Amino acid sequence: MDSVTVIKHPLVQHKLTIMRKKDTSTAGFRRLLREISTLLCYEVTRDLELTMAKIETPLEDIEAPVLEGKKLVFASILRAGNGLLEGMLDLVPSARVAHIGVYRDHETLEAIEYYFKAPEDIGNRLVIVVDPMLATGNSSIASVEKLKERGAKNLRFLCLLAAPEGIRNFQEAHPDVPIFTASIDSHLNDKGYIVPGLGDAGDRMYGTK
Ligand SMILES: O=P(O)(O)OC[C@H]1O[C@H](OP(=O)(O)OP(=O)(O)O)[C@H](O)[C@@H]1O
Ligand SMILES: O=c1cc[nH]c(=O)[nH]1
Ligand SMILES: [Mg+2]
Repeated sequence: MDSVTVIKHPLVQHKLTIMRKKDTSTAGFRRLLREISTLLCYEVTRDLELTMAKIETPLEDIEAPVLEGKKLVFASILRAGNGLLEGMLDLVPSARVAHIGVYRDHETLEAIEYYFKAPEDIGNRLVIVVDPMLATGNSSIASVEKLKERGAKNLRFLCLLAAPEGIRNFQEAHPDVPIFTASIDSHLNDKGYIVPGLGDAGDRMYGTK
């Protein structure tokens, strides 16, 4: 699993453990997801290029490094992706945003697409696709396909939990897209849920069933 980075920072792992607990409230889950997403964002953007800009400090003029935030697109796979998106935008407020509406059919586990909106020139930008869960991979594979159809060439996928099956499927479909995750869990159960996992991320974020 060459192009998979597991983010082992102790703060990430601690917060993830609390999110996994079945007794963690909806409000607590949402807050932790937002907090953890800032830490994950830090890792997934670690090697971004900086350019030099002229600035005036109170003492002198200098050339100092700046990030070109407008060159970034965060692509959220609805609904649960929005939980990661919020914290990432806290850190990179000038990033552009794409929304991809996809849900899993509970019987077939196929990805059903219902919405797509992305900035026009995504071909010139780094696109970081976010969704807390990589289970079978069907949702993220379909989302990345759609982004590539619209011209995206430089992509990364960021999730909180991944199943080994999903990683294999995703890598087979998109070997050019590196995966970042906080954990590779044990396996998928017969309903396609990640084990031990944390349940249904969207439902836990929004208090639905
Ligand atoms: O890898 P997969 O097997 O496709 O499963 C992962 C998908 O399942 C969840 O979304 P869900 O379908 O529950 O939609 P929601 O975010 O609207 O709740 C999750 O947020 C992923 O998008
Ligand atoms: O375990 C899983 C699998 C897919 N989607 C989720 O939200 N959780
Ligand atoms: Mg869901």
